[in-house]
Amino acid sequence: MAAATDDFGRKCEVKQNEALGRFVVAQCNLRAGETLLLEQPIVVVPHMGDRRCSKCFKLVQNFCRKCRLLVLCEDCSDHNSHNCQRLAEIELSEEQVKRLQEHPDIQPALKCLLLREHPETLPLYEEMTQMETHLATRKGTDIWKNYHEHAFAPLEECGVLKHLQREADEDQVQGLLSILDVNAFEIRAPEPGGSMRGLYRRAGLFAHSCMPNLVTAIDDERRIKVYANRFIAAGEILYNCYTNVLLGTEERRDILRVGKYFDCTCPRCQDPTELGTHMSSFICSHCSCPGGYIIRQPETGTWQCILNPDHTLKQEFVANILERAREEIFHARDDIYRLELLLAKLSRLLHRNHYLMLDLKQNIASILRQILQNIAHRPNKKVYERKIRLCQEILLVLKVLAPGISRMKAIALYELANTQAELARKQFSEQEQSGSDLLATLEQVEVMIRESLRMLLFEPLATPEGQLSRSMLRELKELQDDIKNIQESNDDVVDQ
Ligand SMILES: C[S@@+](CC[C@H](N)C(=O)[O-])C[C@H]1O[C@@H](n2cnc3c(N)ncnc32)[C@H](O)[C@@H]1O
Repeated sequence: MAAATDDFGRKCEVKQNEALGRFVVAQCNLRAGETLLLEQPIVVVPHMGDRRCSKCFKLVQNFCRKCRLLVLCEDCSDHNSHNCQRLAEIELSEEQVKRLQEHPDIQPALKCLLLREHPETLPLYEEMTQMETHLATRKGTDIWKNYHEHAFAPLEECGVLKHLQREADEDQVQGLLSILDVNAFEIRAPEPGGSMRGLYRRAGLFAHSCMPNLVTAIDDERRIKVYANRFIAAGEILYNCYTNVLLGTEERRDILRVGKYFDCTCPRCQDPTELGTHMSSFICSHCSCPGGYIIRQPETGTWQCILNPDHTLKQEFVANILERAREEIFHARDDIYRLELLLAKLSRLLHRNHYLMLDLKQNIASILRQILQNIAHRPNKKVYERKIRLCQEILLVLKVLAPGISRMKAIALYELANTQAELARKQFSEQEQSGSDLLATLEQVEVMIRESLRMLLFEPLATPEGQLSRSMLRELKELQDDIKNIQESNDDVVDQ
């Protein structure tokens, strides 16, 4: 059952209009970091194609001994509370059971159908007002055909739908799956790298903006926390971001159009320079002066140079370059030399902040982190300096795109601070830096770590970021002790 704090009731008001459907506004002024909602999901489902235990969500192959249709691991098999009673009552032949078991894609549909059986659970259909519009948009698309083949058809052919308490036709099964696609949040799975999806009754009401004023975080118990990322005045609309802020406008808008069925009109999407970051801009090969960037005009869709509108690029050329670049990035992953070469090559075509350049920079920075963590590599000064520069470049963009509290920004800042501290210590121990230089750097690092912690401390404790913030608190204490010791020894040198 959905359980939520009543912060939501006191601080938020649900409204409705033509453009957004239902959306949420602030009922009172909200402080940066203020919690608006803590909520458990009403349903958690695996991604299509995954088989996850219905109770503990580990990836497994076993089925419940009772209903034989829901996936259930050995450890959870003694529990009897996973809503399978209805399914167990349906008489199915061995062949039908086998056929259904071969279709891992039916798991999300089954879990949603079972949820509808419970009178005390909110009726999903009535809650999700926009389902009809989304269904009409989906009919006949590849998503519809795919769900028909892999979810609806097997359930229908084996007679499961007819035997449910509330019989379901194709529109209803497709409707439930569309509710999941449009409203669900990605949840980290128990094993590293995996994910599943969860539906939250209230958290799903927030509208989207590519410049959100909210942060959402889901902890190990799958509870969502929603908090303000900046001061929000009473009456402002509350926005979550449904996509990755580090994507270009076309890519974000495509994801929203295809997956969420709307055209985003937020200030960032309206601005072809993406708030001056140029995350989608090309370099104009005709203009020799700095600032000759080719941007996409939102009204016409044409690619024109800012300095000289006669300098243009064809949409086809742009699409080709980007597709080739994406492929090359994919093939170069994990190979730092290839990634650096690619970055140099693309820097002749794309703005340094282009989202693909940022993707490359993030990839390189993460390989450099592994190199620096391994003492056996004995990295030289240049490795530290490269990582510092990359972190600074990524941070510059994040400061514009995510001006308030941001997990991504906090982590980038921490990475930068850590690398600067390590480099300064190394240079000091190799006598390339004086004690006062080391002190000055560590004092700057302390400011950065405090700033990073200021953002990360709002994360729930039972998340990797929450844990990181706790270990950062310890590191900060050690850093402060270090600074004190160096100050004292510097004072001793001055006294002598
Ligand atoms: C997670 S739901 C939000 C709740 C939804 N408005 C409702 O009434 O149930 C996402 C849907 O809300 C609408 N929506 C959210 N943000 C929007 C935006 N910025 N512009 C237009 N529609 C938006 C779209 O229909 C989208 O598919």
